[in-house]
Amino acid sequence: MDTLLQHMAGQTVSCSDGTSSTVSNPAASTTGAPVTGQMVLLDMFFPGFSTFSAFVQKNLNIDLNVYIPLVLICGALTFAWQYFSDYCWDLIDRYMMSVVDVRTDDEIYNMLMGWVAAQKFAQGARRFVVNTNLNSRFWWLWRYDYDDEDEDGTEEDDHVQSTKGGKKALAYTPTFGSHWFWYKGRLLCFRRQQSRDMAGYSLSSEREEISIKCFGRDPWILKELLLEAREVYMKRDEAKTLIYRGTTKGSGSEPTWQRCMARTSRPFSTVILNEKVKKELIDDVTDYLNPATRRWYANRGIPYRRGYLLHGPPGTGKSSLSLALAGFFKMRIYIVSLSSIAANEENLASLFSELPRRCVVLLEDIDTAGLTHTREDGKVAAIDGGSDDMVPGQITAGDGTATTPTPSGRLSLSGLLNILDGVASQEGRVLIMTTNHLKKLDKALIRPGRVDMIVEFGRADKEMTAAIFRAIFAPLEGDEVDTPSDADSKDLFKTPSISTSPAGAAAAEARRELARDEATLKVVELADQFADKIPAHEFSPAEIQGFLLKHKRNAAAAVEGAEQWAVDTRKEKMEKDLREARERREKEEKAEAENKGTKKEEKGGKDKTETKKSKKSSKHNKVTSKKSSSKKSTRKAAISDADSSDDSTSSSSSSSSTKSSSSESESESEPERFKEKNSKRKHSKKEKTDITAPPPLLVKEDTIRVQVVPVQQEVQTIANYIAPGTEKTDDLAKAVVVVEDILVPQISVIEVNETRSTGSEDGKDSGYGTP
Ligand SMILES: Nc1ncnc2c1ncn2[C@@H]1O[C@H](COP(=O)(O)OP(=O)(O)OP(=O)(O)O)[C@@H](O)[C@H]1O
Repeated sequence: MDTLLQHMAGQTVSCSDGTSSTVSNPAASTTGAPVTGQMVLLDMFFPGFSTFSAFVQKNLNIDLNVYIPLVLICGALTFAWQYFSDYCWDLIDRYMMSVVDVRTDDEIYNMLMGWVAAQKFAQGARRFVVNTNLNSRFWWLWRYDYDDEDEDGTEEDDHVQSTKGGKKALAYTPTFGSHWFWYKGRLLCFRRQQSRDMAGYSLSSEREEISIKCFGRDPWILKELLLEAREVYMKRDEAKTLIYRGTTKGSGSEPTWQRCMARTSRPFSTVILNEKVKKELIDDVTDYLNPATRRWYANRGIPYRRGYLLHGPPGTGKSSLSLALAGFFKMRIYIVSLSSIAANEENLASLFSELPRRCVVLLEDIDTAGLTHTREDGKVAAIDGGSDDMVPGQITAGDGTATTPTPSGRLSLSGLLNILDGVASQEGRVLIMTTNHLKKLDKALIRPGRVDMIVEFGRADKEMTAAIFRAIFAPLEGDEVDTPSDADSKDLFKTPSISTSPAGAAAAEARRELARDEATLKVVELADQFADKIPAHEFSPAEIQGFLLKHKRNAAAAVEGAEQWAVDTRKEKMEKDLREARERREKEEKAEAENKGTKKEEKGGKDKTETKKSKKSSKHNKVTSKKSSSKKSTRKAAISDADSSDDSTSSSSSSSSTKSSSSESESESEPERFKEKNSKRKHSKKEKTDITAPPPLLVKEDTIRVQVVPVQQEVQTIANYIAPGTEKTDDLAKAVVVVEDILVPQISVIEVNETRSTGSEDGKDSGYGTP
């Protein structure tokens, strides 16, 4: 090759166009130095080498060609060394080192990375990865917001460069590659690399492989390190309640428990509930969690489970108590809302099988659609051929007798019961179920063994209201207390209240203590005044707390605004209820109209001659009066005809009455209809069985008109419409209405100051109220 190139250089080549040219080396022409074939080859691999070599030779008089073999030998040696060392490392790795691979889709990843970020080698790394969240990229291990603690930077996470003011903290971990560090006198290697296996289906941030190596065939040091990492991780959460939520991400993915938060444990004392009930609950759980109790259960073959049912209106503290309980016993809490779409039998079973042995499981909203029907209802439905009426999620018989198949993908009662105490269900957990409607629950769901204790939560009474007030305004440790004594003391000592001398500090502490006591006394006094202004059993603790939080820095202002707030809130709630009732009624009327349309079509040509609407209407009214033989059904018809929301389970008489009213409503406006009916009722006393007038007024007509509207509303809601304080007039009647049976509404006044039912002028009970 060398000779060939030398031979070619300087030769004349004939071209096709008749001209001739001489082959010469360009480098030679520029520098004038002879160019060897070796050079040409080297030029191919290292462009510009010949020029460089010629330059060196010209200026330094060194012929680089002499060193070329040397360079080649060095290259070969390096290559060989690399190969050899890789081979040796491979051997050492395989036979003389211990390695632990850390799964990135497991919680240990979060633990280890938290530990690594705190190590010197990570903080001093020249190439590193910066994170605001050290946790695994896998969604079920992802913890939003880095929990609720780190923002003030008071935690022990020195490695996390947190900044005050709600900014995200930064954490640094070594980048991809091997990083050597010393741990307990042993040299270890932290290795982080990108995984090629998962390239097709995961995000690049998810494609990680983490391992730690140590020399020696005994991996004890690695295990020790992992245990330490876990301990540090757990310690951070020691004073916290870890909250997990059952979740499925996207369709088709496996349900799993996702850690969603670690909240500072709520002290039990902050949940305002009857002290006796609270104590009973704590004693019961304490006894249950005692290892001796576990053995006791096992020896007797009784399933080791305990269930609690918390019921009451929204915002009365059910979830708060569950969280406080979990925090008190240092257990994790696993929450599933049965009203969520994903809460089907399969998902729930899968979630329950993943539960740890000792934990609190909170099943929220067990009064959810599919579980409100009783097992007996299910049977009746089957016998009546009522399967058509079953709604998605309707129960199947819990005793194993199939009624109608539960639509797939929805939770059935029997399914839930199986999950709660079937063979596969976990033992050792504390089950808490919450509901807003105890009466709707199937007895099978709350029988002893499934529910061992039922705790009722109610709207705030006077004592509770005062307690909420105290809880919010009473100064606690760490709170700043401004009192005149503070100012006095400053004058006295002529120094700021924070003194550096021990005597000064003690005096400042004593002053603070005194100020706190004074403030506490004042708060107790204000709490009583506040409680006097809030009507008992009308507002939930959450509502009261919401109002107080608006004045959290000014207790006196809260007391001052209490009355007005109560009036406004009541009005708001009333309007909301009325709006909802109206919407519901409209919806039902629409559905009924559609239904009617379908029926008409079915009747075909029969009704073609009867086209006039008025005739149809009178016919319906006749039917109504015939069917309305009982007083109760007449009342119901009247109420549902007025402004009430229709009861879907109403009898045929009621529905025909509703039909009549709906046909009327097509042509008349609501107030006109009410007026007309009112006058009808007044002038024809005998038409008692055909009352289609609006509900009666329970108070003097000239003071306030009270319409008892929604039959389906909760008792308390109805009572709110006419509760004392609705309007500040002296002659306002006080009344509480009790709806005893929502199918056949029977309203009776149980507390009346001055009441006159305008529905019955002859002094007899109109059927709506008892004066
Ligand atoms: N009995 C109570 N003691 C202390 N705080 C309460 C109480 N009831 C409600 N609260 C406060 O009201 C808010 C809502 O309470 P919580 O979520 O526990 O109510 P809930 O009964 O579970 O409501 P829902 O039925 O809607 O789930 C919380 O901030 C809580 O602090």
